[in-house]
Amino acid sequence: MGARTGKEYIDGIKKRNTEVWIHGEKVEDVTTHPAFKNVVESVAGLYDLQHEKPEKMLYTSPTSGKKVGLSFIAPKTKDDLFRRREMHSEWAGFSGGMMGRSPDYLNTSIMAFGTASEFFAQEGGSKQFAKNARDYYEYARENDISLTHTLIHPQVNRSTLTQSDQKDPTLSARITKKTPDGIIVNGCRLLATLGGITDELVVFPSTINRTPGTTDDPYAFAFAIPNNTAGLKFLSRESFDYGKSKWDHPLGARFDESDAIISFEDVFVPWERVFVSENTNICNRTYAETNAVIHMTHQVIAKNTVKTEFILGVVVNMMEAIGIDQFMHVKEKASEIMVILEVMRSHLYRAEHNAKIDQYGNMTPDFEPLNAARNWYPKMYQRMNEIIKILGASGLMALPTEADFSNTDVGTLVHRYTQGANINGEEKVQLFRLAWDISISAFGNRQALYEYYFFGDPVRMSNAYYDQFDKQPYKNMVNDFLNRAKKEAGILT
Ligand SMILES: Cc1cc2nc3c(=O)[nH]c(=O)nc-3n(C[C@H](O)[C@H](O)[C@H](O)COP(=O)(O)OP(=O)(O)OC[C@H]3O[C@@H](n4cnc5c(N)ncnc54)[C@H](O)[C@@H]3O)c2cc1C
Repeated sequence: MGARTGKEYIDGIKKRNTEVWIHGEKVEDVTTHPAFKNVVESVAGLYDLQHEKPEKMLYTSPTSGKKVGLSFIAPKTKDDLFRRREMHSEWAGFSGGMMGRSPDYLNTSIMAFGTASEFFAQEGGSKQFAKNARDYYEYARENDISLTHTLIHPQVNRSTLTQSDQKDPTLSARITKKTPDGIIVNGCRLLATLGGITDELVVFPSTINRTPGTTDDPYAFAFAIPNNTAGLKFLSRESFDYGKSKWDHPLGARFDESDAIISFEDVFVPWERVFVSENTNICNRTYAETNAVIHMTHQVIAKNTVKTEFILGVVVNMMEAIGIDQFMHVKEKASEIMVILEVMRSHLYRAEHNAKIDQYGNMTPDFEPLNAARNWYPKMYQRMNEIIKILGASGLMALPTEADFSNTDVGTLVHRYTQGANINGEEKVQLFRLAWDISISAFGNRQALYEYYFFGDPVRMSNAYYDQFDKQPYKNMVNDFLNRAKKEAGILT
């Protein structure tokens, strides 16, 4: 098949007829349901973009010779990495970075698993699992399969990481039976963004390490299944697309990706779709040792660089719109965003230019700058939202709707009363509605939470970052300095 168009993506998910629940009802067709149809159209727009800019978005499949999505590329050169980043940036630009789980994110991980497939053969794994990872990469790439994923266990009692110690040990998704043909899975996993509007679900190992060889092994697995697999339900949160006009809700009415709890009821996963089975040891190491985390972070930092560009554009337009662009504290705040942008670009640049071929033959970005950026950006995102609110002030609430502007009684009034320094009322409200949808609306607040928890709990991430950071050279540097001073003072013998 090769790279799909938007229509092919929509036809694909329509045909799957995944079991999705929202607002207490079973969804008949996600492609027409009010909670999903706009975001489905947006995802379709991404797929169309592949064909509008094929030189930027596609490459030639090494096996079929067909044109396939560039986010699937197994990079062999730095140029491949630059091209992949440009592809990520192009997709991110489509939504101003507001579609956090555009399919390119998971495509990079499927590539990493597939090209590092021997990883899945070791220590309790099998040659079959390694083949499955390779085959799945090929299948996803050649058919441009859209994916959602689920990593974490239900948030019942976090005082223990052990699922078998929970008050209801049958709650978290776990392998309940193995048959000659596959595994049976029962229970629950969180939290699938884009859940219900993709072709397939990838159930990855949780990123939180557990002790191998414990009673938690049944909870430790990785597999991929079609969304319409029998027994699989997507339980979606309330939609933040309120069916309002796209003018009134410029982001929420286009890009609300939805988040779903996943329910497994006797879900059968054939062995050819299993990558890890009852193996905590492999699960703990999968992301790091296949280098999937590096390729995924490359996409995320490229996407978040674009998101920062978009927010900067909103902020400087707002400043000019209400004539505050000459004030010192205002410029100081906008320059904070400029600095965030330049720092993000520098992290990307260093990661790509210091890239090296890894043990699997992939040109792999330098993880140090990407790791620093993924630990830093979740906090910076909150600050950028705060800046929008500080600078926007009442303009973020004095927001008549599209209907008010076209109303014959009050239209001229709202037009006059909402005008800005350099733009008319309608233009100013349109701009400030965008700022509101980034920073204040339910959509905007979900974005903030999303960025904060993107790679997991930032507190535990920062602790892991601290622990793995090579601190010795800096301790040595200071000790050398102190020793020199001691010597000069005649204290050192
Ligand atoms: C909008 C959104 C979209 C998401 N999309 C996806 C997705 O597509 N796929 C997916 O798999 N996941 C997704 N997630 C889940 C995301 O990975 C988790 O939110 C993240 O890993 C944090 O886990 P948690 O939510 O269970 O928080 P918890 O682990 O429950 O943490 C809650 C609080 O308790 C503290 N805490 C808990 N346990 C400990 C501990 N042992 N030590 C110290 N502090 C602790 C944390 O610091 C935090 O402040 C999404 C989350 C959000 C908010």
